[in-house]
Amino acid sequence: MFKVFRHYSLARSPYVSSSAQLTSLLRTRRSYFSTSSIAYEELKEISDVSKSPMAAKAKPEEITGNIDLKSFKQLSGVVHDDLIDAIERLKFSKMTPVQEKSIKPILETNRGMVARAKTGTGKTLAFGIPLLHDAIFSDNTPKFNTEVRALIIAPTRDLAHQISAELRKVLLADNPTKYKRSIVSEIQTVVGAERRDLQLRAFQGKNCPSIVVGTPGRLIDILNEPLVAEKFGNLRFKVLDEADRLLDDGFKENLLQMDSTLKDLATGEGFRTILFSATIDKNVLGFAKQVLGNDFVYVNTVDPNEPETHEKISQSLVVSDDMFKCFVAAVHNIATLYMESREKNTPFKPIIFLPTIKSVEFFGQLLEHYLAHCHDVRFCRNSRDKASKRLRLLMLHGSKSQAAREAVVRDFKKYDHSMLVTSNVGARGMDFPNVTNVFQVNLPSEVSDYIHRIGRTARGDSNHGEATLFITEAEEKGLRLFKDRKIKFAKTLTFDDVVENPESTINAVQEISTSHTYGLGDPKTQRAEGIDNKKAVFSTFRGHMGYLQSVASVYRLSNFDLLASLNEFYKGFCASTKRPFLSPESLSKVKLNNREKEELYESPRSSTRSYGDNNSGRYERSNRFERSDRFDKSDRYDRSNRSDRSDKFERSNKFNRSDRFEKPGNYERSDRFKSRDRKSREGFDYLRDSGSEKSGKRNNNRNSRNSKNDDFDFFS
Ligand SMILES: Nc1ncnc2c1ncn2[C@@H]1O[C@H](COP(=O)(O)OP(=O)(O)OP(=O)(O)O)[C@@H](O)[C@H]1O
Repeated sequence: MFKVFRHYSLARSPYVSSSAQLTSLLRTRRSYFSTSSIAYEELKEISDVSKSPMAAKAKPEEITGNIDLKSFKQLSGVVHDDLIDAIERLKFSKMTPVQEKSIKPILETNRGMVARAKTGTGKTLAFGIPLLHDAIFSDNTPKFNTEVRALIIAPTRDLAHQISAELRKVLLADNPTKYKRSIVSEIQTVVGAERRDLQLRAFQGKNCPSIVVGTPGRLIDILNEPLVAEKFGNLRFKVLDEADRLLDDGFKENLLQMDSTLKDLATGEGFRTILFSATIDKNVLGFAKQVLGNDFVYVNTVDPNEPETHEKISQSLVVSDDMFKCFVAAVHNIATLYMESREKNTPFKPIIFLPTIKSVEFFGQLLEHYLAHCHDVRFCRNSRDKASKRLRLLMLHGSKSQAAREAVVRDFKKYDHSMLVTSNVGARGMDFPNVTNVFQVNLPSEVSDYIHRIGRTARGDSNHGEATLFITEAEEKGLRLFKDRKIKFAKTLTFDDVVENPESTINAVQEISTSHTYGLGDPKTQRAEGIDNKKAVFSTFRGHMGYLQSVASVYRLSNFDLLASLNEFYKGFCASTKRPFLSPESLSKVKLNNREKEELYESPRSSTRSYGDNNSGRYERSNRFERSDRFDKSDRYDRSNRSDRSDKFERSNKFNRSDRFEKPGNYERSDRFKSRDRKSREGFDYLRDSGSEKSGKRNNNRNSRNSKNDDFDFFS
């Protein structure tokens, strides 16, 4: 039988009668344990937080000190023994540092918490175990659940599903014979792009999940339903996973609003807020101050003298002259490593990050054709074909349907003989087993993204991972922000170091990108109109224009240098010496002066002869215009998918969601707004306000926000 409070009979709410008592109790206990350097730094950081103006009155007590717990067994008396047994059945014998330092304070104090620990160190169970204990295992848990006791908020749908699955795994380990449906109904996932009516049914009548995991948009939406809202009256914990991402500019207000809605709904003691991430910034601490009133525990397992990246990951940098070579170096390097791994029979399971949705598609298809064309690699294209030993090349991004996204995540988790090409949507929290390498093409939209992306390798018990960043010379100066975060590259290579035979490699790539056999664009359009890769090259180029201009403002880089380097992407993949053509509208939105624009782009004013790579005059010009219209159509297709989402939000009137859609978004998302603005035919809406310095500034902010939020599902 479960015996609570064996060690902490004085504990308050429900285990400690006062936090002061608990502190003194812990101090006494701590004196019996040696203090590690991490513990020392951690205490120092706590006092740093308390000294900061933001947390001037904060009294983060020494609760997060070195309570030297090692095995889960040592949680006995705090956490239900059945739960401990279940965790041990999952073969987790020892706690990770963040679990060691968070589980007890979450259960034993009545204060909120901010916790920071490196990627892949078990943060999910660090908050999951206390929540499972309180909501399902503790003696206080009602036998028939009628109320939601814990709410977990995640930035992406995929992450929300993953958290639910991890918690259900623990429940299943506790009771393998339990009817699967009842385990699923204990933990309800509430995310956008899935049937709302089914999600609401989980709260109908006597039904009620103990733990709800979701993305903010749909959570806010269903909280407007009285039927759901009343079940949140006795909420005890609210967790923000990947808190810094959730609290990015523009979203904080909505989460604060959700917080106040939940506080209004509270009928009992109220709930505690817990914030977790590998990267804690001033946004998170500011939010903590606002909702927790300066009184929170700060757990930090990252030594301030060390980089935030995991020491188990060896990091390399490849700098190429321009964007074309940058892509070629990445494709060639990944293909070479894959072929080596096949020869030596060693594992190779990479994730490749690209900045925009269009570039994910482009790079994924280019890599696939390169492997097929140059190395005769055969692919498994049917996700139901379980027996196939062929390589699975999977693509994940925000404009795939939710079902397709789930299938990709499932397959990449399941099959080690696979590669994943993804946008930022796969960057945070996703726990794919056995990932050996992380490749990133171009600077990420912020340094934290770099830290989270490379954290997809060397997770949990895994001892080593490789991370490679491919950038252009124009991006190189941005690395000073990496240096500020103590990020060090073990190796810095050039295009020539990575590509042994540049000429034949470039020829092979151009053979693919200019061919009528290997399609790089939307397969549906290609089926209907024949393969014309220039469209795919141009639309990837266009998406990158937006991205690079936002990167320029985040890293303070030269727009001209970045866009000049991007021109080489267009020329290289079209095997042409001509500059790309931009319509006057598009040109007016590029943040360059007229001379620079003339230098980089063809336009009706600068030339009546050549449009893109052709010299055939008027016909080509109109052709170009037509093409850009066609691009617009395909973007409209993207938009219509998304407008579905916004329709869903219209249902709720409490939060003005449609407004909020202006805030997040990515480069693809910005396309959505085109229908409202017929003038911006070519999709450079992210530059809408350029002009006066003031509006330019506003723009920069918006761009950096857009870039940060590339591909996340906050409000869906
Ligand atoms: N005590 C433990 N011992 C060994 N492995 C563990 C332990 N706790 C969790 N894990 C495993 O470690 C892996 C990473 O855990 P998790 O996804 O929670 O990391 P995280 O810290 O949340 O990472 P991220 O910052 O990327 O979100 C998972 O596969 C998880 O099952």
